[in-house]
Formats: sequence, structure tokens, C-alpha cells
Amino acid sequence: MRFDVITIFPELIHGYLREGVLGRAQARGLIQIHAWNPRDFSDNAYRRVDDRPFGGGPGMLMMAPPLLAAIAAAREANPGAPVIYLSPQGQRLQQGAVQGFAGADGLILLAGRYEGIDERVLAAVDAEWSIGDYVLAGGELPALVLIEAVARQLPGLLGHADSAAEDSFADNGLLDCPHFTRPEVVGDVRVPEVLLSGDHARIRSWRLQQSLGRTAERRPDLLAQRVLSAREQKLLDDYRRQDGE
Ligand SMILES: Nc1nonc1C(=O)NCC1CCCCC1
Repeated sequence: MRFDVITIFPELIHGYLREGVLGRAQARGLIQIHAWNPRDFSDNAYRRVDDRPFGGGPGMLMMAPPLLAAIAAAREANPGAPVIYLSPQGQRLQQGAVQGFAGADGLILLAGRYEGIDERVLAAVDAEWSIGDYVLAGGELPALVLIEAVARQLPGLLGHADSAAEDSFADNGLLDCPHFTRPEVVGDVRVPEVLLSGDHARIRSWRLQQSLGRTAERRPDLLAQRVLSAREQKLLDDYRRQDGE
């Protein structure tokens, strides 16, 4: 899958994606990352990409011509890929949309800076997405969040075959269960006995019960979106009874 990012800080993108599982995914050709710098498409000697806002106001805005030219170049290199602008004005990114994007051949991501971009750029944008209701200094981190969340869904990307499929939000819409590794005792806290039992059916039930319980306690909104099977309801009832003890 090819990701093109339009950014005045290409190294922010390449630097982060060079590491870890995403770096290995690039080396394996599972994903391709290309950054386009609007400065390379600026028609003035100083490679200027920003200017003062009409109507006044603080700060600078990104000018339309360099961004539109960079978008056109990216579209030519990544044909058919939707152009996504990351901004707090976008629709909220959730796992469902991430899985949808994972089915695309490519994505073109526009990372804004300064106080924003000239509104006329949005005529060349297919969708506007937000990673959350807060304001960052630029769209590079949101672009990286989207790339990482989508890339993790690609078959073969994660070492363990079903890791992504087992992600809490990915397959069951619940929060993740607690996880433990060696040493078996930390301070005076032992690993829950069930996880040492080797009884995999019992371990799966315990993990599901913990996810259900945690989701009920911390994100009742997520639980409300989900129909529980009779088995899941019983696990949750038992969890609540144990919790209440
Ligand atoms: N939140 C967000 N979700 O997606 N992007 C976000 C953001 O805060 N982006 C920074 C702004 C900075 C000025 C230009 C436009 C993007």
C-alpha cells in the first residue's frame, strides 16, 4: 500500500516510519512512503508556501498554489488514492474508518501547518478527518497516526498472524484485557493464576470477561454500541458480582 504525504517537514514522516514494524514493512515492500514538499512547488525564489490571511488575524496560512501542485503530483504518482486532509474540522477517525482505508490501494495525506490552509485547497481534497478534538501544531502527527493504524491492518504486516485481528477495537469493539509477562511476581503482585494454567479455553474466557468488565467500567459508550451474546452477558454479570464482592 502506498502512502503519499504532503508536508513541509518530510523528515518528520520518514524519520518516524523508518523505525520498528513499519520500517520493516517498508523494507519488505508491504508499504511505500513518499513525501512531497510544497516548497518544491512554490513559484518564488524563497520557496515561500505561506502568506498573511485576508481579513487579518494572527499567524500565516498555507497558500493554495503550492499545495494544489503537490496534490496533483501525488495523484499522478498514486492514482486512485483518496486525498485526505487532517484537521480538527474533519470527521472523527475511528477503527471502522481505519479498516476501510486499509482496503484502499493508497492514500494521499495532506498535513497542514501554520494557522491552516487556504480554503480553496479543499476543492482538491476528497475527505477531511480528525484524530481528536485538540489542536496540534501540524498535520504530520495525525498523518502518522492514520498511516500506522491503517498499516497495522494490512495482512502480513504484523509478525503474529492474528495480532491486528485480535486488537481490542478491531474485532470485538471492546477495550483490551490486562496483559502480563515475566517475572511472575512484581513487588507482591502475582500473575493471575488462570494465565499460568495452560487451559486455553479458560484463558480465552477470562480475557473476554476482563475486556467486557473494563469496557463496562471505563467506556460504557462503547458497550452500548454492542449487542452482547448470552455468554458475554453472563461473563459480564459474573465480573460485576466478583467486583462487587
Ligand atoms: N486534531 C487533529 N486531527 O487532525 N489534525 C489535527 C490537528 O490538530 N492538526 C493541526 C492543524 C494545524 C494547523 C493547520 C491544520 C492542521
